[in-house]
Amino acid sequence: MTEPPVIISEHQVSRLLHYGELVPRLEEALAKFSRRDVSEVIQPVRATLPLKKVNGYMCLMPAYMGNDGILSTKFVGVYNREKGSKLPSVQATVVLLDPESGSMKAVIEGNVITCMRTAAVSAISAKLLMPAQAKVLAILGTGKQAQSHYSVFTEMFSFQEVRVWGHRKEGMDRFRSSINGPVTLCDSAETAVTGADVIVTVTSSSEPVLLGHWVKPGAHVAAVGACRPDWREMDDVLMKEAVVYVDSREGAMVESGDIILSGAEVFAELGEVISGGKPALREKTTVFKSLGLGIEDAVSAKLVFDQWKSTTNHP
Ligand SMILES: NC(=O)C1=CN([C@@H]2O[C@H](COP(=O)(O)OP(=O)(O)OC[C@H]3O[C@@H](n4cnc5c(N)ncnc54)[C@H](O)[C@@H]3O)[C@@H](O)[C@H]2O)C=CC1
Ligand SMILES: O=C(O)C1=NCCCC1
Repeated sequence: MTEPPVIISEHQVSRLLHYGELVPRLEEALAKFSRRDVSEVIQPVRATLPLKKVNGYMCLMPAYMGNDGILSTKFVGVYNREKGSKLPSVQATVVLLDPESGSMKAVIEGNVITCMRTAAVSAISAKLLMPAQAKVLAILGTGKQAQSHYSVFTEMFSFQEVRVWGHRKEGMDRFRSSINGPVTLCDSAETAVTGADVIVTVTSSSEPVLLGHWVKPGAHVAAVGACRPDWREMDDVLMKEAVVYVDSREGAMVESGDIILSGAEVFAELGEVISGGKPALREKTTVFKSLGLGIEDAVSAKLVFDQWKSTTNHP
């Protein structure tokens, strides 16, 4: 008999998921994805539904990892909230299924998974592509992703300074009180990124917030926002000068305004670098354009579910 499905809350996910276990699982999954072996991973480009009446869009992100026994789908809504709204702009749920029977194993609140797996993948990109002895990290944006990126980047690396810029002062103040550690708040994006070795862009902007002529040659940019084909976070100068890495080539060609509109060439997927098929050109200016993959949610959800099973008493 199959076990009844469980519901795992945000609070439980925060308790169960740790970067130390998540990062190696994501590295493995990205490498498998880039091999395009359908006996290992099936993950189409996600379906996106415009939610015009409520000023947002909903993505459906299925993934099947046959050899790992993982079948899942994330539903994630992205909303352009009114100023002052207390609701998060990204709302996600991950459903984990039993691949054998198709029955539901768990429904997992997905906001923490989304924040942690996205930040962890950016940190993997930095591990591979940032210059040696990187000292200064700059984060553009002050929301949920800014917080998770601050956490994993300060956990995995030893930056001498972390700078943050947000387009609203309240956002910067909220950010400062939400994190556990030092930060330099900057008055402009240009001040934040000038001389920085690693730059993370995590804004909801649809126009460039990061200009190429501000970026130090050899710096690494992890670009996380602008996940629509007509949205940008970076200008053409940066996109044309940098060596561009992506999570998925197919996804990038359908969803990334920074790549589609600049005409920039994609050099490699992160998974190809992880498996050694493509080089990590650390000495060059590099951009990792992140869009988010269903496999990242799939391995995160499996990790959460396995931890939940091992820490909870079952009847
Ligand atoms: N690549 C991926 O896997 C993922 C990407 N995202 C994207 O990352 C971005 C950040 O997501 P969250 O932190 O959850 O959102 P959030 O709403 O918590 O934070 C958004 C930040 O962008 C700032 N912002 C909004 N409009 C701006 C503008 N015109 N110029 C400059 N800053 C502006 C806000 O002040 C805030 O600091 C969004 O674009 C979201 O869609 C989110 C999840 C996964
Ligand atoms: O992968 C995700 O999750 C998301 N990607 C882009 C938009 C927000 C959610």
